[in-house]
Formats: sequence, C-alpha cells, structure tokens
Amino acid sequence: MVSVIKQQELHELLYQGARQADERGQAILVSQVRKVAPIDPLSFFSVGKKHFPGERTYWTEPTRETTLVGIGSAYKFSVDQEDEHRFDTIEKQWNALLENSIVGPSAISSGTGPVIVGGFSFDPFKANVSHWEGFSAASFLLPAFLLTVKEEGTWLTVNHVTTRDMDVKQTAENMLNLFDSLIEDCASYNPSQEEQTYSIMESDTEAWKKTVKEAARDIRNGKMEKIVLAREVEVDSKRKFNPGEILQRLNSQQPDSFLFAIERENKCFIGASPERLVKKEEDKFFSTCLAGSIKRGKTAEEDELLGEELLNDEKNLHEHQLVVKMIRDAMETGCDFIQVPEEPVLYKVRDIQHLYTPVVGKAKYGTTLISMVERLHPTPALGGYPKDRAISEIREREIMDRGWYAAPIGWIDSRGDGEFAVGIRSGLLDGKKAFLFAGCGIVGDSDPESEYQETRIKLRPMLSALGGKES
Ligand SMILES: C=C(O[C@H]1C=CC=C(C(=O)O)[C@@H]1O)C(=O)O
Ligand SMILES: [Mg+2]
Repeated sequence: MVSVIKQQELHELLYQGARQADERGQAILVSQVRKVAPIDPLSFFSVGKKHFPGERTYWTEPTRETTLVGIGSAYKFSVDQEDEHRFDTIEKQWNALLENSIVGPSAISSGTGPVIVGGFSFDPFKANVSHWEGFSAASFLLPAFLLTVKEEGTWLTVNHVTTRDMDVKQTAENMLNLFDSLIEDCASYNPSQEEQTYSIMESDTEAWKKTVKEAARDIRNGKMEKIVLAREVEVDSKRKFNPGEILQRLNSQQPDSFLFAIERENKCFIGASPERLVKKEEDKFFSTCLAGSIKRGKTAEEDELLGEELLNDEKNLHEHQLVVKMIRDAMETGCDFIQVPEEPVLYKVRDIQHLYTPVVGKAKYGTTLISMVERLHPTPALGGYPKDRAISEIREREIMDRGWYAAPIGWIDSRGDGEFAVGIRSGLLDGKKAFLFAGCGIVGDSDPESEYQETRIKLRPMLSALGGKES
C-alpha cells in the first residue's frame, strides 16, 4: 500500500518534470524527499553495492549529527585535470542544474533533497598516475538515492533528471522498486568481517627522509616557511578490499573523525580524517586549524604528559601557528568578522593527538561554500606556507601522486550549506591493493626520523581498518 502512495507522488513530480523539460527545452531535476523510519547508514552503503557498484558515497562528521549515504547517480559533475577554474566550474554546473529543478516537498532540512557529494584532487597540475584514474580535478555525484541521517530524523531523497520524452510511468516504477528493495535489503543485512592478510610495501623511506632533510634546510635558508611532505605505502592483500567492511571498522575505531568513502568504478577513496576544511551553515563558516602532532600515551598519565609536551613544543607550535595565520587571512576575505582563540588546545583521536584551533566566521553576503574551499585549499596543514610556493615545491619534490589525498572531500546542498573535510588518514582501494597516505608539516627544525615516525602513526588508522594482519 505504501508503494502506491509513493508511486503517485513520485509519478506526479516526474510528470511535472517531463512537462517542464518540454517547455524549457532542457532536462529538469526532480528530487523527492521523504521522512522514513530509521535506517542504519553503514548497512545502506553496503546493500547499495548490489544495484549500484562503483557509485556509492559515504560521508559523516565527528559528532555523527549528519550522515549522508549516496547510492547510484542521477547526475555527474566533473572537471578534468589541469583546469585552474575547477571550483568555479563545479559551482556553475551545480547552480545551473538547481535552476532547473523541482523539489517536493522543498527544502525540509539541510542535507536532504538535491545534494552533491564528492571532492577535488590535491593538485590539478600534477601528472596523474594510473591508480587515481577516475578521480579527476573535481568530481561530484548527485546520488539517485540519498540517505540523510540526522539527530532529528532520517530522510530518503530520490533524484532523477527528467527529459521531455521519458517514460514517466516506467521510471517511477523502476525507482520505487529499487527504493523498496534497498529498504528490504537493509532490514535483513548482516555485516560480515572476514579475515584479511596482507603485506605492506614501503617505498624508499631513506629517500623520503632525505627529501625532508633538504626541505628543512631550504626552509632555514628562507626559501619558504613550511611544506607538508607525504609518502605512500602499498598494501597487497589475498582478497579484495571491501569498502563497506572498512567503513564499519573506521566507524567503531575512529569515533572522533570524519568518515568518507567515495567510489569511482572499482576504486574507492576512503578514510577517517580528524580535520575539517570548512563547513557552511546558513551565514556561518567554521574552519579548523589542525597541525602539530604527538603520539597517544599508553596510560592516562603518560597521555597527559605527552599532551602537555605538545602544547609547549616550539617546533609544533610554529607548525601550527602558520596554519592559524593562513586560515585567519583566508576566512577574513570571505567573512564580515571572525573569531579565533589565542591558543590551541589538544584534539585527541585514537592513534594521535594534535594541536587544534577552531575558527568561526560570519559570511559576507554572497560568499559561497565552494569559494571558501578554494580560498582555503590547501591550508598549511596539507600544503605549506606560502601556499603557491608550497604547491609547486610539492609538485616537484614528491615522487608520488597525491590524487585526492589531503584534498577537500564533502557535500553541498541546494541552499548552499555543506561541509568539506580534508582527505587525510586515507587510502585508495583498488581490488586487492590499497594505497595509503600520510604526510607531515616540515619546518626549519624538523628532524627526518621523527617526521618519518609521525607518518607511521598517521598510517595506523587505515592499516587497522583494513582488518586482519600483516603476513
Ligand atoms: C598531512 C597529514 O596531517 C596533517 C594534519 C594534522 C597534523 C599534521 C602534522 O602535525 O604534521 C599534518 O599537518 C596527514 O595525516 O597525512
Ligand atoms: Mg607534524
């Protein structure tokens, strides 16, 4: 019975869409939002594989107040490498689609209705290596089915781009069948955690330490103030990595981090990042300075002592202050006023603790989320200082291709609200292979060996989420 009611509604919206498409001579986005009984987002992601393999997205933030799961794609937005206007291009494409859309019922809650989920590459001018194929300079999906789980409730949005000659009845029927099957599969879904054995291949660690040493020397000589240098490790496993299982583990092991998973065909970029780039909620922007690190202690006392050490460590404070300086300047360009605490506090996640300074600003009229992402990316926690210098030095000094590592990953809704995290503590899954990434902020008195140890700690969240053990 429920299906009949749904079918009439969706059918009517699609019919309106097709009629408008005919009148305007262009495709019209139809988006239907409905409140549903609670659905487990991790199960929804996993069952989505049956109908839409390679087109799933998962996104949630540390408080877990908003979780988005996208299944399938109603529309794709992408920008090729080497496009220097990639932020603007995505924004224009998104606004053009929204101008031709019908949402029923309209704008219930942020993160519902038409929402695009995706991300950007770190550097559109870095030559792409093959394992990042599909992850272009910018790539977003408007999911065919979007699950939005918030404190106030759970919503399912169905999106479809209608054309004038579409078969409305058949489309509505197909979508409702899929809708019902996703919900049924979720109700009977049992998460499995199969054993995994893998081997880890670290590429030339001595060469990486040498690059760190040279960068620190160049910083002392005044060439720049800070550069973030990253490395990649390859993990080879006996069986294919399963993004759904890895998300389950990340969710339980990293409760204070953003979680994301973005599929492109048979690959998935996945991670548990502690760092927000920027969030927009009505007229407020929230950004985060997170840089400067120390390990967690084995006991509460040791942990506290290590935290104190970090809060008073000159090198780490300098590494952090450069991030605060840049984010403050960038936020000021798009805000009427901003608030920045004087001193950092600690932000602790399972494997590591960081220096943390939150920044809040009131948006100037017309400053959009994407324009703020563009101003901020990459902050000196991911790139360096000054920004442009750091990007070109990274392009030259790093052998690996960062792809989407350390880049903005997030979502935007039809009101312009949304949030982007930076894609760190992350990896690219490609069948039986996983490429994991970790980087460190290098300043004048960085010691190559301690920076290397810091990357080892930063690789832990992904390594333990892959499950199983090293063979
Ligand atoms: C670049 C990474 O971390 C950044 C975020 C927090 C602390 C950092 C640091 O202390 O070096 C890095 O700037 C990474 O995890 O790959
Ligand atoms: Mg550091």
